[in-house]
Amino acid sequence: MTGGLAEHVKGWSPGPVAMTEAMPPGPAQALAAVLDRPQDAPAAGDPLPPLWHWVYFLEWPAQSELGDDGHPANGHFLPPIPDRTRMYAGGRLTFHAPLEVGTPAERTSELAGVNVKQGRSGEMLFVTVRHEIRQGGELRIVDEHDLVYRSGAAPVRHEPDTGPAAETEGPWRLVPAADSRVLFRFSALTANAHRIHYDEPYAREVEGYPGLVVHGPLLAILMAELPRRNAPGTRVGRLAYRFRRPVFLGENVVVTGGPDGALSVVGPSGEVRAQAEVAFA
Ligand SMILES: CC(C)(COP(=O)(O)OP(=O)(O)OC[C@H]1O[C@@H](n2cnc3c(N)ncnc32)[C@H](O)[C@@H]1OP(=O)(O)O)[C@@H](O)C(=O)NCCC(=O)NCCSC(=O)C[C@](C)(O)C(=O)O
Repeated sequence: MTGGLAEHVKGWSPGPVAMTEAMPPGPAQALAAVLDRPQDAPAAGDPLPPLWHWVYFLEWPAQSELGDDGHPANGHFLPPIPDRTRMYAGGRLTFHAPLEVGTPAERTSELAGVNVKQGRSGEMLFVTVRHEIRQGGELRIVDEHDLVYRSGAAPVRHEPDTGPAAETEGPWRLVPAADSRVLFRFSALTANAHRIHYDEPYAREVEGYPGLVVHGPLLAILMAELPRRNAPGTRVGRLAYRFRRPVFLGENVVVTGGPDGALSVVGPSGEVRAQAEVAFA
């Protein structure tokens, strides 16, 4: 590692942590409602759709533990860098078998990588956290998250694209309604107090965005909705995703893809904002 950020994380090596979760149907049913598919809500005993475990294993730190951005000031896997701002960059999952709703699960989490890189907006710190989720002692999901952190630096100035939703060629197409009500309900459902998703003056004035930012996990879940809705009977074995440019509230994005497993979120001008590769089991 090189540069200033490397100095701040020298010797930073948080140990693994474990968490248990009862996996009640409620959070999955609430996510089905937020996706406007209440008819898809799984019941106890049903398999949980890919990525829906992101509404489980939630942490609710005391209010006094939150930093200015809404994340815990000293969270276990949050790097100790000054004026920390965070974006979700991407991740990879292997689904050995679906989780079952209503059966207790255990998650172990560990730091899997810390790398300083140079991006268009200057120095960035990539932190990868690896989660393994088990039910009945059996490994079901390996889930790696890449988070990117900056220190104080203003991000690239993004301009929202206010055009209509793009035409797309892929056979699968979903035009999500990512309005402020969806952002609010998704933040609540994932216990995510990150202010870029609901506090517009903060998003503009402190983090330099032109508006509220759509959650990365929501974009990934929407991409995973395409095979779930259009290819019933298939099972996702692996899924890798990257968030390339933020999606801002009010932008008309389209989620598109096809049976080859190439999925994306495209903006009004057709540029890729997020993409995913799915391999079916
Ligand atoms: C990620 C950003 C900052 C990179 O920034 P950039 O565009 O300046 O980077 P770049 O110039 O494209 O690439 C620089 C280096 O970074 C690497 N790189 C670049 N991207 C990735 C990636 N995804 N995963 C791994 N590596 C990546 C890339 O390969 C390259 O490495 P190299 O020098 O070794 O070749 C930029 O692409 C961006 O802003 N993307 C959109 C992020 C976004 O909108 N995320 C969702 C909203 S944030 C959120 O939901 C948060 C939440 C839920 O509240 C929460 O706190 O957990």
